[in-house]
Amino acid sequence: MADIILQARDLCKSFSSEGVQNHVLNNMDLDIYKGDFTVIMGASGSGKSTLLYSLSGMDRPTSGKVIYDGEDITEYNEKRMAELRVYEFGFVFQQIHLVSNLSIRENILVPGYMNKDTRTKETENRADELIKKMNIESAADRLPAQVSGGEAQRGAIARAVINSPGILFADEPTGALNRRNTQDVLDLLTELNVEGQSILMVTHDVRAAIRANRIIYIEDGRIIGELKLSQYIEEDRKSRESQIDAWLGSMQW
Ligand SMILES: Nc1ncnc2c1ncn2[C@@H]1O[C@H](COP(=O)(O)OP(=O)(O)OP(=O)(O)O)[C@@H](O)[C@H]1O
Repeated sequence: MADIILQARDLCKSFSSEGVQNHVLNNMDLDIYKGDFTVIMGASGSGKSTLLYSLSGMDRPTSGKVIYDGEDITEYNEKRMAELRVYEFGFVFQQIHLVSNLSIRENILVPGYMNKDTRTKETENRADELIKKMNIESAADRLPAQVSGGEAQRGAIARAVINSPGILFADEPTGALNRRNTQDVLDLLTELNVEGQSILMVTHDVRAAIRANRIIYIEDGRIIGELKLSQYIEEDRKSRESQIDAWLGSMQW
């Protein structure tokens, strides 16, 4: 059994608006395993992004624990939480957040330069390696506005993994991409996972979910189902799609 890398215990998140409480996450217990490609699925509004943000320290839960590396990160102060997000966690979103007046290469380098544990030369070598792996050599010295959406997202993934994060969190990373770019980004995520990168991804797209070896299904902020899969290989694409479609059907998807 793989090691647990992240745990949620009795996790609750509520939002209040005009005196009305919206209980989005309800007493959730969840273990995420090291090296897994875990996907969270569920209907719109079921709490997928809220769960991802609560687990990754992007937002604070209302109550409950989130344990990473043996520590309850919900007890961290803002400074420690910010450090965790830069050095230990990587993030990729549907909307690509790159600094507009920095080149793709510079965007990738910034969190690497912030990391006091790595030397400048080491960071620059790793950035070059990632630029090659992401196949964005010709885009690397251009500004985000001068590259395609797919190139920008691959740059954002390189930036997210420059500090070799314990977990890469991805919220609908292919949601704004066309079919070709979606495949490229998913291939990269799969490659990173095969190399050992733990990934936790929210998606409603079965083509993205087939890359996972574990899918968690949530409804009204509760886990109601889980599907375990073997490591993704291209030859299994069709059969995995059918398997996940059938499973999602059983979840009333
Ligand atoms: N900052 C916020 N303030 C108030 N309510 C919020 C906030 N963020 C999320 N919610 C509410 O929490 C619920 C779950 O939202 P969330 O974005 O987690 O769902 P989701 O499953 O990711 O949905 P989608 O698939 O549509 O992105 C929704 O009812 C949403 O309106």
